[in-house]
Amino acid sequence: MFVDQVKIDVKAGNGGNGMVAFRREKYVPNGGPAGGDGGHGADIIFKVDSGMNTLMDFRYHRKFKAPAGGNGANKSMTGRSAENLIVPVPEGTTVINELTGEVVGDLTEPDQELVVARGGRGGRGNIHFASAKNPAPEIAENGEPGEEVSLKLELKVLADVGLVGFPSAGKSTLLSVITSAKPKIAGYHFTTLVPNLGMVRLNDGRDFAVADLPGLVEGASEGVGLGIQFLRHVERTRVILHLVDMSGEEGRNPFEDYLAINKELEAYDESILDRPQIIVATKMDLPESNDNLAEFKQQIAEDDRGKDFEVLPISSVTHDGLQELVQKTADLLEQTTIIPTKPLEETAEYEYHKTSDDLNISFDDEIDSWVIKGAEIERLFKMTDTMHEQSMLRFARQMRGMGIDKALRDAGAKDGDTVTILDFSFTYVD
Ligand SMILES: Nc1nc2c(ncn2[C@@H]2O[C@H](COP(=O)(O)OP(=O)(O)OP(=O)(O)O)[C@@H](O)[C@H]2O)c(=O)[nH]1
Ligand SMILES: [Mg+2]
Repeated sequence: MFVDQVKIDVKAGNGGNGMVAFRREKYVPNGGPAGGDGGHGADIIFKVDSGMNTLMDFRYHRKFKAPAGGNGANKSMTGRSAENLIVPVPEGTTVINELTGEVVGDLTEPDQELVVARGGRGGRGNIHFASAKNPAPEIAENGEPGEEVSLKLELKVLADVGLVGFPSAGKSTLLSVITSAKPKIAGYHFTTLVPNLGMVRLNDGRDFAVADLPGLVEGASEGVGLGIQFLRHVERTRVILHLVDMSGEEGRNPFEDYLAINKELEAYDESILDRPQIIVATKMDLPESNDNLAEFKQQIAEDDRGKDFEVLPISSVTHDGLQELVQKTADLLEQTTIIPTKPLEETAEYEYHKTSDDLNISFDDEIDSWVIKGAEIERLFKMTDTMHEQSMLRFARQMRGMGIDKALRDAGAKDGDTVTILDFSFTYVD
């Protein structure tokens, strides 16, 4: 389960100011007070929109400001009340006050509404301040300011489609060109350390959520490389896009890569290979790719499982084949009813080491979803040649950033202990 999370600021509309005015009537030298009240400032209201599946839209729009009420006018006219600002959110959104951590509300029903910031009351005009002593008051109230609050929105998202493949096969690049996600992309292995999520929207209105997963290597199902915790995400996706680099760079052989990855998926859970899979032949813009693809297609035609899978060539650079890929993926999703039924509990293993100074970065205490079972089990991140030290270091940092270290310390983990962490979920924090 991914927790899509975003922080936003909302500011409801200020109330309009009350007016100081007096009646001006013919032949009446000093009329009584006639300043009207200010109008009500707009509320900010979240409303469930069943067409939304993620909080992606909020990544590009983080500040919401509602209009102020109109000021009061003369002739006792009340200012116009501002129209409330309705902000659509996906079903299942939890709204949390960023400052206090208090849950403001859960939006779980279609069309459900939640006022997240109240507009200010309009100020009273001078007609309200007239008294026997002061029949012509020169005072009026200003409108109340609208509520202003920082909110954290959280949404649990299941990915429909998982991108799997060898490191550097082009998974993150593909995600970046078919969705608005901006994952890190680089020419070294294990660039992606935790899954990235993106939404694909088709012109025909269909959409699906794609998880870009860290690269898999031989032994992944036993914890090599970034370990098996990411395979758990594959387990929950309905369709697998298996990316195979056709460029032959670094002396790689596409068919061998393909077999190695499937072997890991199978070793992890046999039933995963029964799941619909599209083989995505990547980097078709590179010179050797065409020849390699021809050979790959011959090899796969003779492979027991592979022969049933479609091979779609793409280039994320020229965008060739992308349209067809997303269409076919959406079609396949429509035909696929498998809903992964593994228990929700996830586990991950993490070898605890006392934080060395050079890696000591601040802990993110906000994340409290780690449950420590206790020190047990053998070691977990086996280093491989493909995972160079820098990647390991970055991964360690990332884990720290998630607050695991602190949680482990609090649970009494000792240097060198390996622990199992339950309730493993990825939280996106900007
Ligand atoms: N020429 C070409 N290069 C590509 C294409 N797609 C990806 N690349 C390059 O391949 C390298 C690896 O791309 P990524 O998208 O980071 O690969 P990844 O599969 O996410 O890798 P990991 O996160 O390490 O598992 C980068 O240098 C990309 O620019 C493509 O279609 N054509
Ligand atoms: Mg990547």
